[in-house]
Amino acid sequence: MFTAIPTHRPATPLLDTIDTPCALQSLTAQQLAQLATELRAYLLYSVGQTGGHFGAGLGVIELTIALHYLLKTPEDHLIWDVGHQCYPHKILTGRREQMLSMRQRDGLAPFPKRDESIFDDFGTGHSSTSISAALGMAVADQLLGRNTRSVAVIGDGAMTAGMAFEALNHAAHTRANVLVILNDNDMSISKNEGGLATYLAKNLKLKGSRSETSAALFEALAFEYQGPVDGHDFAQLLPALETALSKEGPQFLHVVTQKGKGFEPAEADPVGYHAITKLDPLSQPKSPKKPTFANHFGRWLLTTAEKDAHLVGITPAMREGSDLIAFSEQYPERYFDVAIAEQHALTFAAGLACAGTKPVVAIYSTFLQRAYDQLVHDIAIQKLDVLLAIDRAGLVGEDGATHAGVFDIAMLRCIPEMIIMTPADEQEQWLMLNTGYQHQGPAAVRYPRGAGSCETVITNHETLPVGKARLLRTGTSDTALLNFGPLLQQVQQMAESGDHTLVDMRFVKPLDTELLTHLLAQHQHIVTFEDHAIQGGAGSAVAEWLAQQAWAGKLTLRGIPDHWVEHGSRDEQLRECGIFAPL
Ligand SMILES: Cc1ncc(C[n+]2csc(CCOP(=O)(O)OP(=O)(O)O)c2C)c(N)n1
Ligand SMILES: CC(=O)[C@@H](O)[C@H](O)COP(=O)(O)O
Ligand SMILES: [Mg+2]
Repeated sequence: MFTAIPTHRPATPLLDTIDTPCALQSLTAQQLAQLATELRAYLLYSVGQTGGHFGAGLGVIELTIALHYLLKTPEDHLIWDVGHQCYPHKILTGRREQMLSMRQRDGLAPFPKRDESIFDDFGTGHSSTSISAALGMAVADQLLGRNTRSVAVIGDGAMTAGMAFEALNHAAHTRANVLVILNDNDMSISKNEGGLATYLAKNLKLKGSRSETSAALFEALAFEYQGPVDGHDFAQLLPALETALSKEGPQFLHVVTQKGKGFEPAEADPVGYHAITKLDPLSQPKSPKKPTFANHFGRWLLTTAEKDAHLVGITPAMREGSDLIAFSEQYPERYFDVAIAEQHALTFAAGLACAGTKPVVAIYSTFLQRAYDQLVHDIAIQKLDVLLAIDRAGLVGEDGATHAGVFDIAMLRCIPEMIIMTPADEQEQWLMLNTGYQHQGPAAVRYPRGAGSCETVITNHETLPVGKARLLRTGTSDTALLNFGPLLQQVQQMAESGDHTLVDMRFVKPLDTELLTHLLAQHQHIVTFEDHAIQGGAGSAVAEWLAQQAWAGKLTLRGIPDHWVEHGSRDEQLRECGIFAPL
C-alpha cells in the first residue's frame, strides 16, 4: 500500500519491458502481480508529475492488465467509458514514456483518443457511451465476417445514464459478441446516487460468489451474467474474463473494485482524489485559492434558497464541481443529485416547475449537450420557469475538446424567448443569477471554469434590466469592441491601447439593439469577443442583426475558430484561437 505519491521515478523493471500489450502474454501469474505493483507505482509517480484523473485509474490496474492479457488488441475492441480511468491502458499500450506529457499541449490526451493510438478504439470523455460503441463495433465485425470481441468497461456511475440502458436493451436483441464489464466501485465522482446504486451496493459484500440480486436485472435483459468478482484478484478476474470472452452473444461481468486502490489517502477520500493537481516540487506554502465562479454560484444558491423556499437545486452528478456542497448540506430536501442523467435532470426540472417550485439546474456546458431536446421540448416550448446555471462554459484547458463548453450559445440562441447571459466577472454572475431567477421563463447564465477578475462580490438581490448592455468606454477610434463574457479584462486592454469604444454586452439574447444602433452611427468597425465557437455564437447574433441594417462598416468575430481545440492550458488555448491578436 502506498501512502505518498513518489516524487522520483520508481524502478519498474518488468513494466519497462512492456511496449505493446502482446508482451503481456508470456508473463506468469506471479509476474502479473508484480506488473500490477509496478504499474501502480508508475501511475502514482506520473500523475503526481502532471496532475490529472487519479482514483479511477488506480482502481482498474488489475482489470487493465487482465484485459490486455486475454484480448488480442487492437483487433479486439476495448472501450473505456468516460475514459478517465484509461491511464494504465495508455501505459501498457506503448505510451509509458509519454505519460509525463499528459494533459499538456501536444502531449497525451487525458482520455482515449482514436488519433493518438490504434489501441484507443473509441474516444470518450462524456460518460455512458461505451456499450453503444462496443455494440456497434461488434455488429460491424459480425457483418464483415471478423471473429473479434468487443468489450465495454463501464463504471457504476456511468451505468446510471439512460443511454447505457438503451444500449443494453439493443444488445440483447442483436445477440452480438459484446462483453459489458461493470466496474463497480460504489462511487461516481461523489457518492453514486439512486436506486441502481443501492441495488448494486447490495452485491459488494458478496465478492466471489454469484449474486442472484445483480444477476436478475442483467439476465432479464438477456445478458449472460457472471459476478461479482474481486477486480483486484487475478485469481478471480482471469477465469471470469476468460469464460466471458469464450462465449457467444451478450455477456455481462460484474467486477467489484475500489476507487484509489493501493494509495491510502485516495482509498480514504475517493471524492478528493478523483483528480489531482500536479505535485509542487518546491512544496511552497500555497496562497489561499480565490473562489471560483462555481463557488460563487454555490454561495448564490444558498443565499437565494434562504429567501425563497420554492428554490430547488439540481445537479447531474457534479455536486463538487458545480459546488452545491453547502446547499446540499443545508437543504437536503431541496437538493437533487440525479446521477449521470442530464436528460432526466432537465425534464425533472420541467416537472418541478410545472408544479410550482423554482428549479435551478447547475450543469456543465459540455454535458448540457446531452439534454438539448429536453431543454427545447420540455422546458422552452412550455415556457417553464427554469434557471440554467451553465458552468465550465468556454475553453476548459487540460481536459481538452471533449470538455470544452463552446457550443451552448449556439444551441440556446435559436430557442425562442430564451434569455442568455454572459457575465464578465463574478459580480456580474451574481446579478445575472438574480436576474435569471426573477425572470419568468427559461433563462441561462453561462460562466467559465476557475476564478475571474472580481475581488469581492456584493451579495445582494438586485437584478439587471433584461437585454441591456453596459457602455464601459467611449473611444476616439472608429472601432467598437463588444464583449460577451469573461474575456473582458483583455478586451479592455485592447480598447485602451487602441482608444476604442468598449461595450460589455451582458446579454446574447435579447441583444441590446438600441445600443448597437447607436454604435453603428459612430463606428465603422465592430469587433465581437466571446469564449465560444464563432459559428453560431454571440458574434453571429450580432452579424445576423447587422445583416438587416443598412450599415456599410466591417464586422470582425473573435472566438473559437472552426476547429477542435485540444488539451493544454486555457491561456495556450486562447492564444491558439488568436482571440486577442492585433486588430
Ligand atoms: C455525460 C457526462 N456527465 C458527467 C460527467 C462527469 N463525470 C466524469 S466521471 C464521473 C463519475 C463516473 O463514475 P463511474 O462511471 O462510476 O466511474 P469511476 O470514477 O467510479 O471509476 C462523472 C459524473 C461525464 N464525464 N459525462
Ligand atoms: C472525467 C470528467 O468528466 C470529470 O472528472 C472532469 O474532468 C471534471 O472536470 P472539472 O475539474 O472541471 O470538474
Ligand atoms: Mg464508479
